Amino acid sequence: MKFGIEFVPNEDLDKIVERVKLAEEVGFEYAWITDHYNNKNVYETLALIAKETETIKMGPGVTNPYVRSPAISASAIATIDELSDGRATFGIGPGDKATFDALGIPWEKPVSTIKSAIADINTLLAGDKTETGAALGGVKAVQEHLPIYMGAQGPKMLETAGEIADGVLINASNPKDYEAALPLIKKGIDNAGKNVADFDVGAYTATSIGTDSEKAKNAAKIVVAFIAAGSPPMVIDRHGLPEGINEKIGACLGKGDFGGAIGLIDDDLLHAFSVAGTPDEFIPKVEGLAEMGVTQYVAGSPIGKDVEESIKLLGEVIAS
Ligand SMILES: C[C@H](OP(=O)(O)OC[C@@H](O)[C@@H](O)[C@@H](O)Cn1c2nc(=O)[nH]c(=O)c-2cc2ccc(O)cc21)C(=O)N[C@@H](CCC(=O)N[C@@H](CCC(=O)O)C(=O)O)C(=O)O
Repeated sequence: MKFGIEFVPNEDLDKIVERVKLAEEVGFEYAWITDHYNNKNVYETLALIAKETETIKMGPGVTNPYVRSPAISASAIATIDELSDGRATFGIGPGDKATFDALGIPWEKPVSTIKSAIADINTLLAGDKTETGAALGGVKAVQEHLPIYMGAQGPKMLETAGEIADGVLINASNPKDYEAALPLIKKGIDNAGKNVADFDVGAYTATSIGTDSEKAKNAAKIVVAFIAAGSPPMVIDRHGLPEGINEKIGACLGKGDFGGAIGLIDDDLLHAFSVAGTPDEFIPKVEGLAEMGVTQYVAGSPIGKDVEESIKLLGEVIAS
Protein backbone atom coordinates (compact mmCIF):
# COMPACT_ATOMS: atom_id res chain seq x y z
CA MET A 1 0.00 0.00 0.00
CA LYS A 2 1.36 3.47 -0.91
CA PHE A 3 0.46 6.38 1.36
CA GLY A 4 -0.48 9.91 0.34
CA ILE A 5 -1.59 12.93 2.30
CA GLU A 6 -3.93 15.77 1.38
CA PHE A 7 -3.56 19.42 2.33
CA VAL A 8 -6.01 22.22 1.71
CA PRO A 9 -4.10 25.46 0.95
CA ASN A 10 -6.33 27.66 3.09
CA GLU A 11 -3.73 28.23 5.82
CA ASP A 12 -0.14 29.46 6.18
CA LEU A 13 1.84 27.89 3.30
CA ASP A 14 5.03 27.60 5.36
CA LYS A 15 3.06 25.39 7.77
CA ILE A 16 1.84 23.19 4.90
CA VAL A 17 5.41 22.87 3.55
CA GLU A 18 6.69 21.85 7.00
CA ARG A 19 3.93 19.25 7.29
CA VAL A 20 4.74 17.84 3.84
CA LYS A 21 8.43 17.61 4.87
CA LEU A 22 7.36 15.74 8.02
CA ALA A 23 5.12 13.46 5.93
CA GLU A 24 8.06 12.75 3.61
CA GLU A 25 10.23 11.94 6.63
CA VAL A 26 7.78 9.37 8.05
CA GLY A 27 7.31 7.57 4.71
CA PHE A 28 4.51 9.21 2.74
CA GLU A 29 5.03 8.94 -1.04
CA TYR A 30 2.46 11.49 -2.30
CA ALA A 31 1.34 14.97 -1.27
CA TRP A 32 -1.97 16.04 -2.88
CA ILE A 33 -2.99 19.72 -2.73
CA THR A 34 -6.67 20.52 -3.24
CA ASP A 35 -7.69 23.12 -5.83
CA HIS A 36 -10.54 25.50 -5.08
CA TYR A 37 -10.67 29.06 -6.50
CA ASN A 38 -11.31 30.55 -3.05
CA ASN A 39 -8.14 29.06 -1.47
CA LYS A 40 -4.43 29.82 -2.02
CA ASN A 41 -3.24 28.84 -5.49
CA VAL A 42 -2.50 25.14 -5.88
CA TYR A 43 0.53 25.58 -8.18
CA GLU A 44 2.28 28.19 -6.05
CA THR A 45 1.78 25.85 -3.08
CA LEU A 46 3.20 22.91 -5.08
CA ALA A 47 6.21 25.00 -6.17
CA LEU A 48 7.14 25.70 -2.53
CA ILE A 49 6.77 21.99 -1.71
CA ALA A 50 8.87 21.01 -4.75
CA LYS A 51 11.75 23.23 -3.64
CA GLU A 52 11.69 22.07 0.01
CA THR A 53 11.41 18.28 -0.42
CA GLU A 54 13.53 15.48 -1.89
CA THR A 55 11.52 12.33 -2.54
CA ILE A 56 7.77 12.88 -2.07
CA LYS A 57 5.68 13.18 -5.24
CA MET A 58 3.27 16.08 -5.43
CA GLY A 59 0.34 17.37 -7.49
CA PRO A 60 -3.07 18.93 -7.53
CA GLY A 61 -5.57 16.62 -5.83
CA VAL A 62 -7.54 17.59 -7.82
CA THR A 63 -7.83 20.45 -10.28
CA ASN A 64 -10.52 20.61 -12.99
CA PRO A 65 -10.65 21.35 -16.75
CA TYR A 66 -12.95 24.37 -16.46
CA VAL A 67 -10.96 27.01 -14.54
CA ARG A 68 -7.74 26.55 -16.51
CA SER A 69 -7.32 25.48 -20.13
CA PRO A 70 -5.42 22.21 -20.73
CA ALA A 71 -2.45 24.23 -22.05
CA ILE A 72 -2.23 26.31 -18.85
CA SER A 73 -2.50 23.15 -16.73
CA ALA A 74 0.14 21.37 -18.83
CA SER A 75 2.54 24.31 -18.47
CA ALA A 76 1.88 24.51 -14.72
CA ILE A 77 2.44 20.80 -13.99
CA ALA A 78 5.48 20.64 -16.30
CA THR A 79 6.93 23.54 -14.30
CA ILE A 80 6.36 21.61 -11.05
CA ASP A 81 8.01 18.58 -12.65
CA GLU A 82 11.07 20.71 -13.51
CA LEU A 83 11.17 22.28 -10.01
CA SER A 84 10.86 18.87 -8.30
CA ASP A 85 13.23 17.08 -10.68
CA GLY A 86 10.59 14.70 -11.96
CA ARG A 87 8.28 14.18 -8.92
CA ALA A 88 5.10 15.82 -10.24
CA THR A 89 1.82 13.96 -10.59
CA PHE A 90 -1.39 15.49 -11.92
CA GLY A 91 -4.84 15.01 -10.39
CA ILE A 92 -7.88 16.31 -12.30
CA GLY A 93 -11.60 15.88 -11.59
CA PRO A 94 -14.84 17.32 -12.98
CA GLY A 95 -15.14 19.91 -10.21
CA ASP A 96 -18.49 20.71 -8.69
CA LYS A 97 -21.57 22.68 -9.70
CA ALA A 98 -21.47 25.10 -6.76
CA THR A 99 -17.98 26.24 -7.74
CA PHE A 100 -18.83 26.82 -11.39
CA ASP A 101 -22.12 28.56 -10.55
CA ALA A 102 -20.15 30.95 -8.33
CA LEU A 103 -17.64 31.55 -11.12
CA GLY A 104 -20.30 31.88 -13.79
CA ILE A 105 -18.73 29.04 -15.75
CA PRO A 106 -21.13 26.69 -17.55
CA TRP A 107 -20.57 23.14 -16.28
CA GLU A 108 -21.29 21.05 -19.33
CA LYS A 109 -20.52 17.48 -20.36
CA PRO A 110 -17.97 16.76 -17.58
CA VAL A 111 -16.99 13.35 -18.91
CA SER A 112 -16.26 14.57 -22.44
CA THR A 113 -14.58 17.70 -21.11
CA ILE A 114 -12.22 15.73 -18.88
CA LYS A 115 -11.44 13.25 -21.69
CA SER A 116 -10.46 15.99 -24.11
CA ALA A 117 -8.51 17.91 -21.45
CA ILE A 118 -6.45 14.86 -20.50
CA ALA A 119 -5.79 14.06 -24.17
CA ASP A 120 -4.50 17.61 -24.78
CA ILE A 121 -2.42 17.65 -21.58
CA ASN A 122 -0.77 14.34 -22.52
CA THR A 123 -0.08 15.70 -26.04
CA LEU A 124 1.49 18.89 -24.70
CA LEU A 125 3.57 17.12 -22.02
CA ALA A 126 4.90 14.77 -24.70
CA GLY A 127 6.18 17.86 -26.52
CA ASP A 128 3.64 17.61 -29.33
CA LYS A 129 1.12 20.06 -30.79
CA THR A 130 -2.64 19.97 -30.06
CA GLU A 131 -5.25 20.11 -32.87
CA THR A 132 -5.52 23.88 -32.35
CA GLY A 133 -1.75 24.25 -32.69
CA ALA A 134 -0.81 24.79 -29.01
CA ALA A 135 2.61 23.51 -27.94
CA LEU A 136 4.85 23.93 -24.89
CA GLY A 137 8.21 25.52 -25.70
CA GLY A 138 9.96 27.12 -22.74
CA VAL A 139 9.02 24.38 -20.25
CA LYS A 140 9.50 20.63 -20.49
CA ALA A 141 8.42 17.90 -18.09
CA VAL A 142 11.32 15.85 -16.71
CA GLN A 143 9.32 12.59 -16.62
CA GLU A 144 8.86 10.65 -19.85
CA HIS A 145 5.23 10.11 -18.82
CA LEU A 146 3.92 12.37 -16.05
CA PRO A 147 1.22 10.33 -14.24
CA ILE A 148 -2.35 11.62 -14.50
CA TYR A 149 -4.92 10.70 -11.83
CA MET A 150 -8.65 11.45 -11.94
CA GLY A 151 -10.82 12.49 -9.01
CA ALA A 152 -13.95 10.46 -9.58
CA GLN A 153 -17.02 9.07 -7.87
CA GLY A 154 -19.79 8.65 -10.47
CA PRO A 155 -19.95 5.43 -12.51
CA LYS A 156 -19.09 7.03 -15.86
CA MET A 157 -16.26 9.05 -14.34
CA LEU A 158 -14.85 5.93 -12.66
CA GLU A 159 -14.93 3.96 -15.90
CA THR A 160 -13.35 6.90 -17.74
CA ALA A 161 -10.59 7.06 -15.12
CA GLY A 162 -9.80 3.38 -15.72
CA GLU A 163 -9.73 4.02 -19.45
CA ILE A 164 -7.61 7.18 -19.77
CA ALA A 165 -5.79 7.83 -16.48
CA ASP A 166 -2.90 6.24 -14.56
CA GLY A 167 -4.83 6.29 -11.30
CA VAL A 168 -7.95 7.46 -9.55
CA LEU A 169 -8.57 9.37 -6.33
CA ILE A 170 -11.95 8.43 -4.86
CA ASN A 171 -13.45 10.52 -2.05
CA ALA A 172 -14.50 7.53 0.06
CA SER A 173 -13.27 5.85 3.23
CA ASN A 174 -15.12 2.54 3.43
CA PRO A 175 -14.39 -0.81 1.72
CA LYS A 176 -18.03 -0.98 0.52
CA ASP A 177 -17.41 2.05 -1.72
CA TYR A 178 -14.45 0.34 -3.36
CA GLU A 179 -16.36 -2.90 -3.79
CA ALA A 180 -18.78 -0.84 -5.91
CA ALA A 181 -16.11 1.25 -7.69
CA LEU A 182 -13.52 -1.36 -8.70
CA PRO A 183 -15.61 -3.19 -11.33
CA LEU A 184 -16.33 0.14 -13.06
CA ILE A 185 -12.66 1.14 -13.04
CA LYS A 186 -11.67 -2.31 -14.27
CA LYS A 187 -14.17 -2.03 -17.15
CA GLY A 188 -12.39 1.13 -18.28
CA ILE A 189 -8.95 -0.46 -17.88
CA ASP A 190 -10.07 -3.47 -19.93
CA ASN A 191 -11.63 -1.20 -22.62
CA ALA A 192 -8.23 0.49 -23.02
CA GLY A 193 -6.36 -2.84 -23.05
CA LYS A 194 -4.33 -1.71 -20.04
CA ASN A 195 -3.01 -3.76 -17.11
CA VAL A 196 -4.82 -3.44 -13.75
CA ALA A 197 -1.47 -3.83 -11.98
CA ASP A 198 -0.29 -0.56 -13.53
CA PHE A 199 -3.28 1.40 -12.18
CA ASP A 200 -3.25 3.18 -8.81
CA VAL A 201 -6.54 3.18 -6.87
CA GLY A 202 -6.35 6.01 -4.34
CA ALA A 203 -8.69 6.10 -1.33
CA TYR A 204 -9.03 9.80 -0.58
CA THR A 205 -10.30 9.34 2.96
CA ALA A 206 -11.48 11.53 5.81
CA THR A 207 -8.75 10.59 8.28
CA SER A 208 -8.51 11.31 11.98
CA ILE A 209 -5.85 9.51 14.00
CA GLY A 210 -4.77 10.09 17.60
CA THR A 211 -3.62 8.28 20.74
CA ASP A 212 -7.08 8.90 22.24
CA SER A 213 -9.75 7.09 20.19
CA GLU A 214 -12.70 9.23 21.34
CA LYS A 215 -10.87 12.51 20.66
CA ALA A 216 -9.79 11.29 17.21
CA LYS A 217 -13.37 10.28 16.35
CA ASN A 218 -14.79 13.57 17.61
CA ALA A 219 -12.32 15.49 15.43
CA ALA A 220 -13.69 13.67 12.36
CA LYS A 221 -17.38 14.35 13.05
CA ILE A 222 -17.76 17.72 11.35
CA VAL A 223 -16.03 16.47 8.18
CA VAL A 224 -18.22 13.34 8.22
CA ALA A 225 -21.28 15.57 8.59
CA PHE A 226 -20.44 17.43 5.36
CA ILE A 227 -19.65 14.21 3.49
CA ALA A 228 -22.85 12.53 4.69
CA ALA A 229 -24.94 15.59 3.82
CA GLY A 230 -23.50 15.57 0.29
CA SER A 231 -24.00 11.83 -0.21
CA PRO A 232 -26.78 10.62 -2.51
CA PRO A 233 -29.45 8.21 -1.11
CA MET A 234 -27.73 5.33 -2.97
CA VAL A 235 -24.60 5.76 -0.83
CA ILE A 236 -26.63 6.15 2.40
CA ASP A 237 -28.38 2.88 1.49
CA ARG A 238 -25.07 1.14 0.58
CA HIS A 239 -23.84 1.76 4.14
CA GLY A 240 -27.12 0.64 5.74
CA LEU A 241 -27.65 4.09 7.27
CA PRO A 242 -31.10 5.43 8.19
CA GLU A 243 -32.99 6.74 5.14
CA GLY A 244 -32.98 10.54 5.02
CA ILE A 245 -30.11 10.95 7.52
CA ASN A 246 -28.22 12.88 4.81
CA GLU A 247 -31.04 15.40 4.55
CA LYS A 248 -31.36 15.68 8.35
CA ILE A 249 -27.63 16.45 8.69
CA GLY A 250 -27.80 18.76 5.65
CA ALA A 251 -30.65 20.70 7.23
CA CYS A 252 -28.61 21.32 10.39
CA LEU A 253 -25.58 22.40 8.35
CA GLY A 254 -27.77 24.58 6.15
CA LYS A 255 -28.89 26.65 9.11
CA GLY A 256 -25.40 26.76 10.63
CA ASP A 257 -26.32 24.35 13.44
CA PHE A 258 -22.96 22.53 13.41
CA GLY A 259 -23.52 21.22 16.97
CA GLY A 260 -26.78 19.65 15.84
CA ALA A 261 -25.12 18.10 12.79
CA ILE A 262 -22.24 16.72 14.87
CA GLY A 263 -24.75 15.35 17.38
CA LEU A 264 -26.22 13.19 14.59
CA ILE A 265 -22.86 11.58 13.76
CA ASP A 266 -22.73 8.14 15.40
CA ASP A 267 -20.21 5.30 15.03
CA ASP A 268 -22.01 3.91 11.96
CA LEU A 269 -21.68 7.23 10.13
CA LEU A 270 -18.06 7.57 11.27
CA HIS A 271 -17.31 4.08 9.96
CA ALA A 272 -19.07 4.77 6.66
CA PHE A 273 -17.42 8.09 5.87
CA SER A 274 -14.07 8.21 7.69
CA VAL A 275 -11.15 6.26 9.09
CA ALA A 276 -10.84 7.42 12.68
CA GLY A 277 -9.19 6.18 15.89
CA THR A 278 -5.85 5.06 17.26
CA PRO A 279 -3.05 3.51 15.14
CA ASP A 280 -4.17 0.03 16.32
CA GLU A 281 -7.72 0.80 15.12
CA PHE A 282 -6.34 2.14 11.82
CA ILE A 283 -4.33 -0.83 10.67
CA PRO A 284 -7.27 -3.27 10.13
CA LYS A 285 -9.22 -0.50 8.35
CA VAL A 286 -6.35 0.21 5.94
CA GLU A 287 -6.00 -3.56 5.40
CA GLY A 288 -9.75 -3.73 4.67
CA LEU A 289 -9.37 -1.09 1.96
CA ALA A 290 -6.37 -2.96 0.50
CA GLU A 291 -8.46 -6.14 0.29
CA MET A 292 -10.96 -4.22 -1.88
CA GLY A 293 -8.23 -3.19 -4.34
CA VAL A 294 -7.11 0.15 -2.90
CA THR A 295 -3.40 0.70 -3.64
CA GLN A 296 -2.88 4.19 -2.23
CA TYR A 297 -4.28 5.35 1.13
CA VAL A 298 -4.58 9.16 1.07
CA ALA A 299 -4.93 10.72 4.52
CA GLY A 300 -7.43 13.52 3.98
CA SER A 301 -8.74 16.23 6.31
CA PRO A 302 -8.84 16.57 9.27
CA ILE A 303 -5.86 14.12 9.67
CA GLY A 304 -6.21 14.55 13.45
CA LYS A 305 -6.70 16.96 16.33
CA ASP A 306 -2.92 17.68 16.39
CA VAL A 307 -1.83 17.40 12.75
CA GLU A 308 1.91 17.01 13.41
CA GLU A 309 1.31 14.29 16.02
CA SER A 310 -1.14 12.56 13.65
CA ILE A 311 1.34 12.59 10.76
CA LYS A 312 3.88 10.86 13.05
CA LEU A 313 1.22 8.30 14.13
CA LEU A 314 0.40 7.64 10.47
CA GLY A 315 4.12 7.02 10.06
CA GLU A 316 3.69 4.15 12.55
CA VAL A 317 0.83 2.78 10.42
CA ILE A 318 3.01 3.06 7.28
CA ALA A 319 5.85 1.25 9.03
CA SER A 320 3.58 -1.53 10.37
C1 LIG B 1 -19.63 14.99 -12.80
C2 LIG B 1 -19.85 13.94 -11.75
O1 LIG B 1 -18.65 13.17 -11.62
P1 LIG B 1 -18.16 12.71 -10.17
O2 LIG B 1 -16.92 11.94 -10.29
O3 LIG B 1 -19.29 12.09 -9.45
O4 LIG B 1 -17.80 14.13 -9.51
C3 LIG B 1 -17.72 14.22 -8.12
C4 LIG B 1 -16.29 14.64 -7.75
O5 LIG B 1 -15.39 13.65 -8.17
C5 LIG B 1 -15.90 15.97 -8.33
O6 LIG B 1 -16.78 16.97 -7.90
C6 LIG B 1 -14.44 16.31 -7.93
O7 LIG B 1 -13.97 17.40 -8.69
C7 LIG B 1 -14.42 16.62 -6.44
N1 LIG B 1 -13.02 16.78 -5.93
C8 LIG B 1 -12.46 18.03 -5.89
N2 LIG B 1 -13.10 19.06 -6.50
C9 LIG B 1 -12.54 20.30 -6.49
O8 LIG B 1 -13.12 21.23 -7.05
N3 LIG B 1 -11.34 20.54 -5.87
C10 LIG B 1 -10.64 19.54 -5.27
O9 LIG B 1 -9.54 19.79 -4.76
C11 LIG B 1 -11.19 18.22 -5.26
C12 LIG B 1 -10.52 17.13 -4.70
C13 LIG B 1 -11.04 15.83 -4.87
C14 LIG B 1 -10.31 14.70 -4.47
C15 LIG B 1 -10.81 13.44 -4.70
C16 LIG B 1 -12.07 13.27 -5.33
O10 LIG B 1 -12.56 12.04 -5.55
C17 LIG B 1 -12.82 14.38 -5.72
C18 LIG B 1 -12.31 15.67 -5.50
C19 LIG B 1 -21.01 13.06 -12.16
O11 LIG B 1 -22.15 13.41 -11.95
N4 LIG B 1 -20.71 11.99 -12.85
C20 LIG B 1 -21.74 11.07 -13.31
C21 LIG B 1 -22.48 11.63 -14.52
C22 LIG B 1 -21.54 12.04 -15.61
C23 LIG B 1 -22.27 12.88 -16.66
O12 LIG B 1 -22.50 14.03 -16.43
N5 LIG B 1 -22.66 12.25 -17.78
C24 LIG B 1 -23.40 13.01 -18.80
C25 LIG B 1 -22.45 13.76 -19.70
C26 LIG B 1 -21.54 12.83 -20.46
C27 LIG B 1 -20.40 13.62 -21.10
O13 LIG B 1 -19.83 14.46 -20.40
O14 LIG B 1 -20.14 13.39 -22.27
C28 LIG B 1 -24.22 12.04 -19.58
O15 LIG B 1 -24.07 10.85 -19.28
O16 LIG B 1 -24.97 12.55 -20.37
C29 LIG B 1 -21.06 9.75 -13.65
O17 LIG B 1 -19.81 9.69 -13.52
O18 LIG B 1 -21.78 8.80 -13.98
